[in-house]
Amino acid sequence: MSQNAIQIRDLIKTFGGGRNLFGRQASEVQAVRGISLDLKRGETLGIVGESGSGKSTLARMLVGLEHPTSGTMLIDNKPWAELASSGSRAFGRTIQYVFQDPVASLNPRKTIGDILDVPLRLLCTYDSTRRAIRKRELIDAVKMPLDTLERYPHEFSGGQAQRIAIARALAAEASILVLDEPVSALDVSVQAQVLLLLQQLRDDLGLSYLFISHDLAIVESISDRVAVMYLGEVVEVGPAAQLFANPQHDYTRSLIASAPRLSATDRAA
Ligand SMILES: Nc1ncnc2c1ncn2[C@@H]1O[C@H](COP(=O)(O)OP(=O)(O)OP(=O)(O)O)[C@@H](O)[C@H]1O
Repeated sequence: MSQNAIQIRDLIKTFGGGRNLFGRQASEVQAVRGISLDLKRGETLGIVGESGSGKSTLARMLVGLEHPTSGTMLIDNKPWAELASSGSRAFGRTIQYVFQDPVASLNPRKTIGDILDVPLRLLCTYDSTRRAIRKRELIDAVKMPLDTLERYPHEFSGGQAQRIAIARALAAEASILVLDEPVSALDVSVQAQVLLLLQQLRDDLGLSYLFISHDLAIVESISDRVAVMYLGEVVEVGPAAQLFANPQHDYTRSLIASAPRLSATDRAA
């Protein structure tokens, strides 16, 4: 079995290029331009890069929400095309996506118990007794009280809602999580608690994370390795501490220079 949770080779995604309503050729956007990247088992790989560099397009392809134009992906040793042809259940049991805005990602009209019930029913096809046990385990794993299951999303703070969204992502026992700006919408004081929870879950459950963020300080603190994306390409990848201390690519240098908390003067302080 490969040591890689994800293996990406020569991945390209082009949007547009077809004919528009008036028969004119629409312009093409190459959102991802030939990426090759590995996420090792048990690793957190940070993905940084400015808005529009292709981070979310990459993430959406990995979880099956977008089709690649060309290239190959192995997710938990399974070819992407095989997962895609088996439908969303195959993706959902292998890789899960955690979104930036936790409250918006939870259905406001359902209790947390009902929200957690969905993946357990549809992805795992567990009976009701097993679902009830699993829901309690999940709520406990994200360190929320058991009565959470009877309550509604609006009753929770952003940090609590993100814990619930993480519990939902873990429901079907996928071992790979794509975390797309998972703490960006949270207060700074809450961010650290959620990051600590993510690290504990990763170590306890042997998860692998692809962690997308604009915040270089957060990425440096949580990642084993970091990949820097620029205009749809990975321009630099390396161990987090090394990459931030000794960036090789001009774009990485300018990204670090524009992030006040990571500038050289702060590091020296
Ligand atoms: N569905 C789409 N149709 C057309 N173009 C798209 C689509 N999705 C993304 N793009 C374009 O692809 C490029 C990469 O976008 P993407 O959202 O992946 O970047 P990003 O790095 O995630 O940015 P952000 O940090 O703002 O989310 C951008 O130029 C964007 O406009």
